[in-house]
Amino acid sequence: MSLRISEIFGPTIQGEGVLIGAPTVFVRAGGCDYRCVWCDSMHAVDTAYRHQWQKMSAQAVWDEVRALSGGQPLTVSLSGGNPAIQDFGPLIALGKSDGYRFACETQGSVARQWFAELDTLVLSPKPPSSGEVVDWAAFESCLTMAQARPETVLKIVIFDETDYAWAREAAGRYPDLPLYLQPGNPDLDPQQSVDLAACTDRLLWLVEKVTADRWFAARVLPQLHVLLWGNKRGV
Ligand SMILES: C[S@@+](CC[C@H](N)C(=O)[O-])C[C@H]1O[C@@H](n2cnc3c(N)ncnc32)[C@H](O)[C@@H]1O
Ligand SMILES: Nc1nc2[nH]cc(C(=O)O)c2c(=O)[nH]1
Ligand code: SF4
Ligand SMILES: [Mg+2]
Repeated sequence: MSLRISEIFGPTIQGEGVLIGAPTVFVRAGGCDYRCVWCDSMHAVDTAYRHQWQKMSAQAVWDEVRALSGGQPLTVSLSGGNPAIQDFGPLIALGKSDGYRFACETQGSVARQWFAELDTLVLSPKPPSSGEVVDWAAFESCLTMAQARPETVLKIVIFDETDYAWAREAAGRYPDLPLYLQPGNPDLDPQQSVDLAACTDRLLWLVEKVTADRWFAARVLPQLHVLLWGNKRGV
């Protein structure tokens, strides 16, 4: 069984959420069951880019991760696209036998048995601005699959007031999950440098909302990689 891989890169630092700042190697899966209008990784979603994706065996992916990390165990970040539409179980098994850890980012639309083998599961349900509608039954199946095994966290992207209200509602259903909020980035052109002042303004807007509402369960974070490298690919 081969994997559809858009890119493998690193080591870099995890730029988002619970593992922010941690050195990591990314394995970006090709293909997604969603089409979020503001997706920053369309090259791993839109089938127009499928000629850039590679069919690779789990062993071939693992060899590349090992080479990039110099054989020194770290946390591997599975992202995409939606990694949950493929079988990453064999890759995780290979990595764990070498002492590596695994985190996975997914929207929570497809549950997989291999979620239970992860160290960190980041569930990122999509707010209204994405144009997608969350299937909460599927989302709950992801939680069931993970059970108590991996550290499971919520990460919600917020673009506007409607998203914010939606996030409060959504997070309210899962009071036991650690909660990370990140402002949405509307500047997606990888050739264009990011407007750092605008990034800061969006972050400040969100911080002010959260503190004014005394929403103390939330942790508000920027996308650190966007601050450092903009929308450059492979970092
Ligand atoms: C590219 S997605 C891939 C994994 C999975 N499909 C998902 O959405 O969780 C990785 C993370 O980037 C976030 N993201 C995507 N586009 C973004 C944008 N324009 N601004 C802020 N976060 C974004 C997603 O919400 C998700 O948390
Ligand atoms: N450094 C870095 N951190 C990230 N966190 C989530 C990313 C993603 O695109 O899934 C990402 C990414 O592409 N780069
Ligand atoms: S679910 Fe994730 S990868 Fe898929 S389109 Fe949305 S943000 Fe992009
Ligand atoms: Mg990204």
